[in-house]
Amino acid sequence: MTRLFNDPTEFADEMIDGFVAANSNQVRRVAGGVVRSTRTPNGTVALVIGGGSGHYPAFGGIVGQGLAHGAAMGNLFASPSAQQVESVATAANRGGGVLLSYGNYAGDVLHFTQAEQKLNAAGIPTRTVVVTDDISSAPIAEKHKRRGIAGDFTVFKAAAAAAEEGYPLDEVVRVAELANERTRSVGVAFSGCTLPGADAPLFTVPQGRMAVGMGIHGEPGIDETDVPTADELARLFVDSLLAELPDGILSPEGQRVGVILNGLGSVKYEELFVVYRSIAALLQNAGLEIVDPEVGELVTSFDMAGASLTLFWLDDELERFWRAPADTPAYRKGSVGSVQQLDPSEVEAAEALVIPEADDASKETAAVVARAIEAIARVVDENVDELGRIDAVAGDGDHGIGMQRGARAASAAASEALALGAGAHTLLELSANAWANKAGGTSGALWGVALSAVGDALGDEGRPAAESVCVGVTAAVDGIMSFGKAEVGDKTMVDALVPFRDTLAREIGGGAALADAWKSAADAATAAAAATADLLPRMGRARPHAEKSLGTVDAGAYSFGLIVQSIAAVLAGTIEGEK
Ligand SMILES: Nc1ncnc2c1ncn2[C@@H]1O[C@H](COP(=O)(O)OP(=O)(O)O)[C@@H](O)[C@H]1O
Ligand SMILES: O=C(COP(=O)(O)O)[C@@H](O)CO
Repeated sequence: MTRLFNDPTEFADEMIDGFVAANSNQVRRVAGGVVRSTRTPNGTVALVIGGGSGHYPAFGGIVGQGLAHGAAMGNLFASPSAQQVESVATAANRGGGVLLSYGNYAGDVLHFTQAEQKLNAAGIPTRTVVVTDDISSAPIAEKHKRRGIAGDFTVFKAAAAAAEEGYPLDEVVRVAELANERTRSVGVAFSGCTLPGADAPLFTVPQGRMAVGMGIHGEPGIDETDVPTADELARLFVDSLLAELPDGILSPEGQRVGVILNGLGSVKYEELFVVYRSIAALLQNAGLEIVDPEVGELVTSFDMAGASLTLFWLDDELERFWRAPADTPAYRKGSVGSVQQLDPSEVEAAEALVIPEADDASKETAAVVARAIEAIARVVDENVDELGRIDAVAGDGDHGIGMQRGARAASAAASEALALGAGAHTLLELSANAWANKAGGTSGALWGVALSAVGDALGDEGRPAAESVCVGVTAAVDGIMSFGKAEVGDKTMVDALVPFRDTLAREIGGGAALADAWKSAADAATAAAAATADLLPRMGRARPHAEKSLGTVDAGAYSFGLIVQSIAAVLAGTIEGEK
């Protein structure tokens, strides 16, 4: 239960403000997250990490000398946006290129990948290593599908120490990939967590039971047992991890391992030490030599009760990096030597908003678009709880709040752009950025792509014909499908998007007026969204919960249906005051 908060929607931002105020000798705030406030030699590779908030000290808490150069910090349990990642990476860059590293979650992958492309296009060489250490989340043959949990820390630590030693980008990437190959974690949970302002936990574990393999956002585990003794839990952890040795290691005998016993939020340090007592003995009995173990909280899940064990199988080089010093708000080790603070005058100023020229016809179109986006924000507000409920059946329950953050931000950006005289293209582009930026998550990235594609088709000059709207919608669907890689039938928003696009194109091709064509297309989307109840998910967070989701519609398809219906009402002029 989170007790102390103001406006729940401001929680993540206010948390970052306080975190920076408390640690200004190590970090400073930039748009999208934090970077070091201490000097890093020019030419050093910058390690930029990130993810949703709610996992402290991941991710901002481990920015500082010897660890990350910057962290993109998203909303609670939602990935940061591509814009946030790009902004943090640009601020962190010291001319040696950037390594982006984060846990393997769909929203993070979409946003960080988009940021990587933009950074490379802007002349900042950027590479990515995604952490996949959770052995319960997929079989070893599909290691690339595994989630990242406390093993984030070993990969970040190794990559950062390599960068600190002056390794070039390719070599830092090699070290991070090797560290990921040699990191394995297993976790358990005893209870769920409750986000600020929520009146019920995001997920639960039955009283007296333990979910084995449950993820850090409540992703389902592989087994459920009675809560064991501390020694029994230690045995389960060690047996699970020793059953899967990394490639090239034939037996634990004589191997050296870094060890993390990680608390997930509300398990006490004292309990962890009792468990660690047995873990240490079991690992030593198996012939392993433990190097610099960590017992404490490195990747948490708000107030979730649970723990995980991570083994980091060392070679000489990885051991050097694992042992290297670090000085960050949440993690200190050894001595990093003398550190110089950055002069505040070196901190770059934010860029002012520049609105390109637009003609009157496009400004009038922009006004209609702004009304449509306002209607989107309204319909999402009205359905926020229902969207969360649907998403919680098989996803992580945050679709309502994510869509609300995105749609509200897009609507505010649209009003501001309109007041500054923006045309339709510029207004949609600014709204798209605001949506993706504030919402984070998978759907935030996809809605950002969609609005931006429609904006490109409308332009900043002239009144667009119905055909241009159709071109924009087609580009939006293509953009979402090529970005998210989902096909019809995967049980995602694509199942509603495709019939929407096809109906719109058919009706407009047949000479229908835009408002009528849009309404027919919206009806097709609503029907298709309802039909997703019969499908099994093959993408996103819902994939591992496939069978649970039968009988429930896909959250993203359902919200798409609501949204296009609300726009149909605007186009038909049926919204109050528009007749
Ligand atoms: N690869 C994808 N392509 C298209 N839509 C997707 C994809 N993955 C997930 N979605 C959509 O996103 C919705 C979930 O959005 P949201 O809850 O905001 O994101 P997250 O799962 O990252 O928290 C799903 O219901 C689905 O419609
Ligand atoms: O939940 C997180 C990101 O995943 P989404 O796919 O955006 O929901 C985050 O907490 C981990 O970075």
